[in-house]
Amino acid sequence: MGIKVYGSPVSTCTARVLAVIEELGLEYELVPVDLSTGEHKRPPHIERNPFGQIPALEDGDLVLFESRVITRYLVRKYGKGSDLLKEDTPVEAATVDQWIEVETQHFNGPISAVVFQHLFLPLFFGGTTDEKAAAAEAEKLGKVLDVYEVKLSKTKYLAGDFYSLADLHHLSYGHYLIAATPHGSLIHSRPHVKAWWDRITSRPASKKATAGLVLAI
Ligand SMILES: N[C@@H](CCC(=O)N[C@@H](CSO)C(=O)NCC(=O)O)C(=O)O
Repeated sequence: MGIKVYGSPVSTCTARVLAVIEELGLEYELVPVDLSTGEHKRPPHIERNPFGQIPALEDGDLVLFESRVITRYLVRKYGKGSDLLKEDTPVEAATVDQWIEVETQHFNGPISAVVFQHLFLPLFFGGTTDEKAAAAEAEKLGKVLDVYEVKLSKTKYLAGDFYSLADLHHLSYGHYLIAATPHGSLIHSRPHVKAWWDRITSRPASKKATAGLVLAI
């Protein structure tokens, strides 16, 4: 029994896992979980992820949730020695960990709030975008990307001159920021961030993994 990903191709956190699967060229089955019916909040899915969210991964007897944990597991299990985590060299591994943490702690909050306001709120909750709230989050995201701009003026990727999970974790929300909100200029207006963004999104695995991110209002 091979790898199963429980989620949805339109979901950012599912696409984050699919990007690693595509980078590693793994066989997998995407098992749809229908958020619109609340399937993710009921058994059997709630047993896979007690927080009632997608994605979850099944690999043999292992069941995992949290997309950024799943990505690291897949690299450790199927991508030994790959640059995606650089775990053979503690210093480079620490730099990858540092920028993975930056994405989780500094980037994910504001960008997910902007995407929520402009895409998920109107699309799934019938709400109206609070432009002021979205602009405030966009400003926060801009300050984070100012830090990225300096870093990416020194190295081609966030952890160094190699593509790693630290870069890959940004793909799905960055895609919706550009495709589904008026704030894509946060990425495109910063030259080194834009060059980095073009580099990481031009990878075949990135294209395959984000192809399903088709939500729009
Ligand atoms: N930290 C977790 C977040 C999962 C998540 O928010 N999943 C969303 C879909 S992804 O946009 C989800 O399941 N939303 C429905 C809900 O929260 O009820 C991870 O990285 O896996």
